[in-house]
Amino acid sequence: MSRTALVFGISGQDGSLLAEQLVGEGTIVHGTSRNADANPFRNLVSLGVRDRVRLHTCCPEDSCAVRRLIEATMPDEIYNLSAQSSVGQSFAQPRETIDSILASTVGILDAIRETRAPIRFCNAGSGDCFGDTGLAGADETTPYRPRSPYAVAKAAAQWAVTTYRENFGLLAVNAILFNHESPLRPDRFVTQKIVQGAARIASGESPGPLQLGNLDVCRDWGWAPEYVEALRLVARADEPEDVVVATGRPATLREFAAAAFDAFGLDWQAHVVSTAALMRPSDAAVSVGRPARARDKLGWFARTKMPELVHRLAEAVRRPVPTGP
Ligand SMILES: C[C@H]1O[C@H](OP(=O)(O)OP(=O)(O)OC[C@H]2O[C@@H](n3cnc4c(=O)[nH]c(N)nc43)[C@H](O)[C@@H]2O)[C@@H](O)[C@@H](O)C1=O
Repeated sequence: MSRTALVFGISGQDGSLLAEQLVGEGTIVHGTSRNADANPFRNLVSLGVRDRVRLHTCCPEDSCAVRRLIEATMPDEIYNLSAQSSVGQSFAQPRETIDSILASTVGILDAIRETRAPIRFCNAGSGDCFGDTGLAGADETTPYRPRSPYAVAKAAAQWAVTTYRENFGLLAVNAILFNHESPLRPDRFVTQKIVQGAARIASGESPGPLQLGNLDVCRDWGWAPEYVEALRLVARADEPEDVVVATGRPATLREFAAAAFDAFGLDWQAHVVSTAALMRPSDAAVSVGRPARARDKLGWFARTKMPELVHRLAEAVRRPVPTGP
């Protein structure tokens, strides 16, 4: 019999890539959005799976509505990719960010608890919960030290998942995802802002310069389709436990910008300026993961690292290419 999955937040980068992979393996996919009738589901359309998933309107913080949807769809596994995902935006909307991320996660957890069904639940956590990891990196034993409203929300939501697992026996886990990129990212995230900015300057469409914030930050950037593979593995693992998903390789924003502009034949130093207006009130200097558990327990590791990641993003801007793993 086919497996059935229910994906909360199916319209974003990760939800759409996950839908593509689930459909590809023969899973029946149900997905939600807060207003499915008004949502164009552009990512699902661009991946060619819009007509192969069943879409529902559902606000995940409404656990009664979630419970009704679970009873109607009878999923084997549920993924939570809903709510606001921009750290930068969380400084402008702290309360909305904290409320929506925590309430949606708890809404789903509580609905699963009430149904008492042995449904696997994988929550998309964030490496941002660790704050500044230093170059040694963070793993599943590292304490959470959130430094943004987004990170506070993610840390709280991740603790909620752990609490429901430990106290109510739910098969609930966190995949603690570090930065993961693809052409489906909007340009409010820095990788797409840089790659698209470099392309526009190279084509003459923009005179430049490209304005960025802090160029000294160090991040652990991976290829999103591979992280979505990890979500499926984390959800289905024999032992339900939280798993850090990362490349384990730090790179500075300066290095990313240099590689991206180089991909368009440009010297980044001639086209990028750093402006205080784009710096965040607080920003982890280094955010890098230690993904040993993912490798040892799940056999997962990030195959695409810098500069291959930059190359793929630049190619996709030049001519759209499939985003598969
Ligand atoms: C793990 C975590 O990963 C992502 O969050 P993020 O790391 O904040 O991603 P970002 O691409 O917005 O920023 C990366 C870094 O780049 C710096 N930066 C400089 N100049 C600009 C700039 O102009 N724009 C932006 N957006 N960032 C800039 C910025 O200050 C930050 O240090 C999300 O997936 C999130 O959902 C998540 O969970």
